[in-house]
Amino acid sequence: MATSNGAVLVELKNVAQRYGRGEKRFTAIEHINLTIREGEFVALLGPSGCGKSTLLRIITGLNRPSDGEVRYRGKSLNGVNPYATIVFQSFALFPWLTVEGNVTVAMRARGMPAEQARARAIELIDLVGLDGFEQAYPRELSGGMRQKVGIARALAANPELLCLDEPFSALDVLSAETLRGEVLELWTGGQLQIRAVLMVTHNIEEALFMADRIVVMDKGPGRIIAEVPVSLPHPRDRKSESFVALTDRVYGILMGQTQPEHVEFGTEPGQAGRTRALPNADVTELAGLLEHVNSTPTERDDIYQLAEDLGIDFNNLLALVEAAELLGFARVETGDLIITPLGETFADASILARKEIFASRLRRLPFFRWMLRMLEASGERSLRREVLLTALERDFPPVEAEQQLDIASKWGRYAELFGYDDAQGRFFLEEVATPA
Ligand SMILES: Nc1ncnc2c1ncn2[C@@H]1O[C@H](COP(=O)(O)OP(=O)(O)OP(=O)(O)O)[C@@H](O)[C@H]1O
Repeated sequence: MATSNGAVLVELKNVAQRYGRGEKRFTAIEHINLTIREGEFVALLGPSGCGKSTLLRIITGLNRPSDGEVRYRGKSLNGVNPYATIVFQSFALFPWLTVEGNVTVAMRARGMPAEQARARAIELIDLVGLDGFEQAYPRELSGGMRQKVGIARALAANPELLCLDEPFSALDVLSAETLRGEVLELWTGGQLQIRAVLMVTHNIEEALFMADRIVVMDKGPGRIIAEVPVSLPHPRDRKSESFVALTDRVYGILMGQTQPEHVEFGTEPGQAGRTRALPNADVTELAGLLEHVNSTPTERDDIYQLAEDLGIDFNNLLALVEAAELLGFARVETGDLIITPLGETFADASILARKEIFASRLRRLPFFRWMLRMLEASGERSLRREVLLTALERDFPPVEAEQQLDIASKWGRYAELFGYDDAQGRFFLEEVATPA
């Protein structure tokens, strides 16, 4: 569906948005140049506060930019953009209305006769796969189904441009994955009248899985730092070489790239070369550290001061800092911790998106690659703890090997890369449904 030579729908030229007055005047975004063409699915990726929502509001005409020009199909946009609608992460359904009522309401408000609105609603409800639930109330539906109502309602306005504002981030892992596949099917199947999709997300893999182009933003002030075209055919295979290479590229942009990963990460256990030990960092504490650093007004935070502010032992903080570096969430320079845009993205993300970011970072570490391969290679996709431990003892002294496996177990379970059965002392791979 990627047709980068389709007609231009949206054109932003040198757009800036400033909020407040006088001394409080603040630049949310500036120097934004962006074009969205017919046939494109564009993802907007970047840390919280970089101005993604501001940009959506400008494109849909809810905000008038302080500077620059917004055009839609070549015409200057003045007021609300009648060709665009937004689907929100929070679903924003009316709880007292049925599914049909929720989809019909906007059409009725625009003056469409009741029967016509009803017929169109039934059609759309069917299209998003909620046939049979027309008379159900939002509380009777799962999160994924509620979001489908949100999508059907947005489609009822017959938009050319569908804006999705973190549409999957309030869902659990499996529902999010299923709904991504279904939205893509609708889009690539050409059943929709929409001409282009613009999706805001914190989730790098989601952007790569769905979009034809990823617009990466950074903040301070909000601006576009890169555009990455994604020309892989659908359905995309997250494990394919080209997908992984693109993921690396986007991570590299978000991390402000330090050393090449193969230099930093070391080798897999059992292979020649040094296996880098995993720092003993608790994931919740790591998230807490990143949230704290992200909330401080300065770009750099002194590591000693951080230990004091957070009230944690200095050695514990060092382990957290090392984990943050290993995962690309932060850099250390002359005693200061500097959070990367990826770290900011993680700190701001929903629980689900955090898990996905964490999982995709772990899959890059030789330690986890080795563990996943061992588990996959075993007939039952599971292994006794001792088997892994014995293998690790070739690279680490016994006590350390044990500790390494414990850390890997906690990180891997948080990321839902694998499970661990305490009673049986076995690691196992979970079956995760991947959309076709
Ligand atoms: N109405 C407003 N008045 C003042 N400042 C605002 C207003 N709206 C947004 N901002 C500020 O502008 C910046 C960009 O906000 P925006 O919500 O567009 O970012 P975002 O990338 O969408 O963030 P998130 O991912 O958290 O939704 C932020 O610093 C925010 O605090």
